[in-house]
Amino acid sequence: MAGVDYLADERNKAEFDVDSMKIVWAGSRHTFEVADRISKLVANDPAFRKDDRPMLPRKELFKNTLRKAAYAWKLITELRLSEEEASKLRFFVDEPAYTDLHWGMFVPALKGQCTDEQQSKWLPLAYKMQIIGCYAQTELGHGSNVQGLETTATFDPQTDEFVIHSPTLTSSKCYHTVEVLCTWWPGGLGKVSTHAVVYARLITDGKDHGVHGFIVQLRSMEDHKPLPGITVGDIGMKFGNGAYNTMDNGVLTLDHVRIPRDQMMMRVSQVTREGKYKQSDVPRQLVYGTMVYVRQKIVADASCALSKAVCIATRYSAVRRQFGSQNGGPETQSAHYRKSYTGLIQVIDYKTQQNRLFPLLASAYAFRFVGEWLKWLYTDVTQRLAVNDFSTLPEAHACTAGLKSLTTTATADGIEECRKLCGGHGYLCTSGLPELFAVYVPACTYEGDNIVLLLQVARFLMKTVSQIGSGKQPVGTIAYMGRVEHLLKSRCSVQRAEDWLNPSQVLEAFEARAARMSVSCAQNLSKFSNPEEGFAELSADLVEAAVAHCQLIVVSKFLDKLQQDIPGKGVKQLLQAVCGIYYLSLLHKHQGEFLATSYITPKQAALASDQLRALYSKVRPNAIALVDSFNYTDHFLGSILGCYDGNVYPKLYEAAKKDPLNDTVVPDGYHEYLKPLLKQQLHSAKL
Ligand SMILES: CCCCC/C=C\C/C=C\C/C=C\C/C=C\C/C=C\CCCCC(=O)SCCNC(=O)CCNC(=O)[C@H](O)C(C)(C)COP(=O)(O)OP(=O)(O)OC[C@H]1O[C@@H](n2cnc3c(N)ncnc32)[C@H](O)[C@@H]1OP(=O)(O)O
Ligand SMILES: Cc1cc2nc3c(=O)[nH]c(=O)nc-3n(C[C@H](O)[C@H](O)[C@H](O)COP(=O)(O)OP(=O)(O)OC[C@H]3O[C@@H](n4cnc5c(N)ncnc54)[C@H](O)[C@@H]3O)c2cc1C
Repeated sequence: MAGVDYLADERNKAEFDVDSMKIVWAGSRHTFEVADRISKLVANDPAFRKDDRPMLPRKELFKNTLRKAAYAWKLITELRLSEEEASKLRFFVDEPAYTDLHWGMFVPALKGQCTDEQQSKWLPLAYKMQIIGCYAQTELGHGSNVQGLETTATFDPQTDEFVIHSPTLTSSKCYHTVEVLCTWWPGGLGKVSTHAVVYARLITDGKDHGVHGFIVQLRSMEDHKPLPGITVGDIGMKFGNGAYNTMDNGVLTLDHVRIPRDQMMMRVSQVTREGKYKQSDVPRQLVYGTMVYVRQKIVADASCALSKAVCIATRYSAVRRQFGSQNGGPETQSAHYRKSYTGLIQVIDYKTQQNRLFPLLASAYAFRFVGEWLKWLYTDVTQRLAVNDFSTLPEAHACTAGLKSLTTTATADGIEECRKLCGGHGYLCTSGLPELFAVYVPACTYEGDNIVLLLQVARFLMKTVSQIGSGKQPVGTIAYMGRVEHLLKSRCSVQRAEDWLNPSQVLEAFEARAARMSVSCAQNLSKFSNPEEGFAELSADLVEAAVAHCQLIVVSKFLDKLQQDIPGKGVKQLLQAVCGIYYLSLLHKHQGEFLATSYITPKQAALASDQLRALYSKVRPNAIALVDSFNYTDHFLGSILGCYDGNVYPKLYEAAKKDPLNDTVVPDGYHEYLKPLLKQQLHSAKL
């Protein structure tokens, strides 16, 4: 029946004020209002329809994305949307497009790595989208190892130009050859970008100065054809239907392409008219600054992707009933459920379902808050860099790299778990979960492979441990290393399950585990005469130490959030329970590490599990309200299983009827392939 809210009973159970929680989730009342308005604008505009995506052939899919991006830009200009509103529009349109790379990487690269003069030339063009750019760093043979890139930019003092060249090129006209060492992967490059920030080894006077960024025009502004010396195209279909195939990830070869000298991005270092290489007094690492920016954005996005999957799985788990009986009769599986419920059991009431789902719900909130904090850290480091204070750059790099790795791994795994939590129906495209997984999972690889990034964190940790006792006091997220002597000796004081609700106790447990794992790695490293050899040999342990450090950051930022004034009936109490689920489920999952480092005893680990179960019971009646607090429209969720009213089954049935295979009762191909087969069997049966 239209208009019935099948989840109304669930919503009535909520013990907190959902409207207040919506504001906590959004970050502020203002942000909530903007997001609410823009999400409705997108949801109510048929131009942004997306349910057909998994069915569309690639060319149609891509053209459709071009149409949506052009239409979005028209709205942005006609409605005079602010940057914040435009960014929300991109978010709620929910379709990867070349615009992500233009705004998310090309523009930030221009801002971070160009001189003021260069910015004043390029930024106005990019802001008006009179040029469209991408970030062309990765090559066919080199992604993680940025220092290993092989494209060259050789200065020609005769003409005051750089000659950009993809080496070991055996053919510049086709991709079939084996030894083409081209640029490979950049989004927006394949079919759209007019310009690219290309990373190449700078060569002046025969000397290699390492990797630098250059602005290269790729296509004619008249007819969009590649300029002379440039071969460019799409790299082909990627994982999943729809999903990331809306993006034109590209391949590029540059055959002695000439660009003017002032198209080297010269904030970090310069080449003079005479061909002299000069380094500014800013650190070379700023060449990597765009990656720091995007990693911070990716952390903020992780909570969105995970919360979407969790919202679908939570609503569906409340709708779906399995076992029990219509009247609570004898088929009911266990006495516990028979006592508690009449009728069929909602799968959300199974403790196993809660044990898989609620830690993901808690992670979505945890990632939201750590993402907010990381944005603050990034803003802070940017302000410092502007006045040549580079002191916090290593920490910003470690935090963005580590949290990007931690949150994207957990989110990709979490989306897949949500699919399984929805049983068979989770496997249908109309559940929204297959496409969400396919579109999200490359986040574990792009912007830095997650293991490679954790190894960067481990280097930072080992450096910090080696400096203990040198008088240099660790600060920020690594400040706990300053108390390492205490953390190595201390023992957990938990005696009752409720003691695990004490924030200072929890913080010390995560600090002690992280510190002990880092110190143990450092001790093992010191046994090697060659530190790099030791680092390679111990890299699996180092990655685990890095994860422990990153989890500590997330836990501590969630606990910090709870120290703030959080208005709204019951909101803070619920967030305390959610936070408890986050850290206790981590403690349970990694209890081997907490036990092996001897900070906790097996008895204390068991008490943590008792407390965790108690928190599941606290959160259960609030589960639907907690996911309603994300304030997602049905359009944004793109899932029949997660629809707001919970009216799942009729919608599944209607959607199945609309599948193109059901356009005819007898399928195409019957006459060619089925009828002869069936006839032949009939014939032989008669024999
Ligand atoms: C429709 C509406 C339209 C309107 C739209 C409006 C708005 C939209 C707005 C925005 C869009 C928002 C978001 C978009 C978000 C996402 C975009 C979408 C998808 C993303 C696509 C992904 C793109 C890419 O993948 S780009 C390629 C990324 N590549 C990598 O990440 C490579 C990984 N490798 C590395 O990072 C490095 O090479 C390394 C492994 C870290 C280096 O290792 P190593 O060789 O050991 O180190 P090196 O010698 O190079 O350096 C040593 C030294 O430097 C320090 N270091 C390293 N990296 C950094 C860094 N990034 N920052 C600071 N310091 C760094 C390192 O620690 C060492 O320091 P020390 O010597 O030890 O002190
Ligand atoms: C969807 C998508 C979009 C992308 N968009 C862009 C873009 O816009 N611009 C751009 O320039 N690039 C882009 N990329 C490329 C991306 O940044 C790289 O793929 C990424 O940095 C990983 O590098 P790689 O492919 O070389 O992986 P590899 O480094 O080859 O990784 C292969 C395996 O080796 C392991 N490994 C590698 N090095 C080490 C090490 N030192 N120690 C231990 N293990 C190691 C990794 O963990 C991984 O398991 C994109 C990639 C994807 C998938």
